[in-house]
Amino acid sequence: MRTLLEMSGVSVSFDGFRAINNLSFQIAEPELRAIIGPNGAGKTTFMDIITGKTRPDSGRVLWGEKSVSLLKMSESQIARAGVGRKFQKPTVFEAQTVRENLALALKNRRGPFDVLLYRKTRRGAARIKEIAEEIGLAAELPRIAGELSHGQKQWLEIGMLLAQDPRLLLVDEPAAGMTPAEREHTTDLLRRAARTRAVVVVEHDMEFVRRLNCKVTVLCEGAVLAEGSLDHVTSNQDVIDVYLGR
Ligand SMILES: Nc1ncnc2c1ncn2[C@@H]1O[C@H](COP(=O)(O)OP(=O)(O)OP(=O)(O)O)[C@@H](O)[C@H]1O
Repeated sequence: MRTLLEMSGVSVSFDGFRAINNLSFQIAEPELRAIIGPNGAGKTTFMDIITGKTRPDSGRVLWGEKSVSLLKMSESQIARAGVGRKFQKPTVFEAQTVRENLALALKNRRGPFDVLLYRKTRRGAARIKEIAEEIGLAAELPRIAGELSHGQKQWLEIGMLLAQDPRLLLVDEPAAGMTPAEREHTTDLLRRAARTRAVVVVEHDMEFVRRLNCKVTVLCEGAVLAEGSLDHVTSNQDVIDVYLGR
């Protein structure tokens, strides 16, 4: 495992309020990491910094084996370098079928690519089937995406991101609004996806985080409060105090 992303000494203020405070963070490739923390801890801002949406006031964000600075890159350059982001609300093309959604995602794949190659060749069809199997939607390929359940739409969107072959996948609260069975499927899916890439999951649901069975980073007031296994961080007195609001 080698480091894929390294953030050090990153700070950002909004109108004088320090949302991220001298934050340092590293993730390897492959790795699955959960990020937890109370409301306003800076989780969204942390992801915004990685994707280039928010520019920090100070600090470094280095990427890949050549340690290039993400801070010098635009949002689209960062996406092309291999950072994919799944927002909370699914944004699939509702009027298109599951297959068409995945084909569109392959079409927008990062890197030099012939669109028609993927749509029309056996290789393209095989890749769509492979992703559909990975996300558990192989039987739903001909269905209109708008008819899928909330959980299935979330998986489809994850599949669309996987089609773009990200090296780092950022996932924001995937368990929200899901049934227990859907949550279980989602943990399996994320764990599988993290076998070959870095996956960061921001999640409030502790049972979900427990099932991810990975290293956990606790953010609080824009900095890392604790890091380690879920049992390790939840037995940390500072973490207990923060969660109980003391
Ligand atoms: N664009 C902005 N302008 C002003 N303040 C902001 C902005 N973005 C975030 N903040 C503030 O920075 C702090 C961190 O916000 P952030 O959304 O990153 O936290 P979070 O951990 O994602 O919270 P939640 O769990 O509630 O989503 C909050 O106090 C928030 O109000």
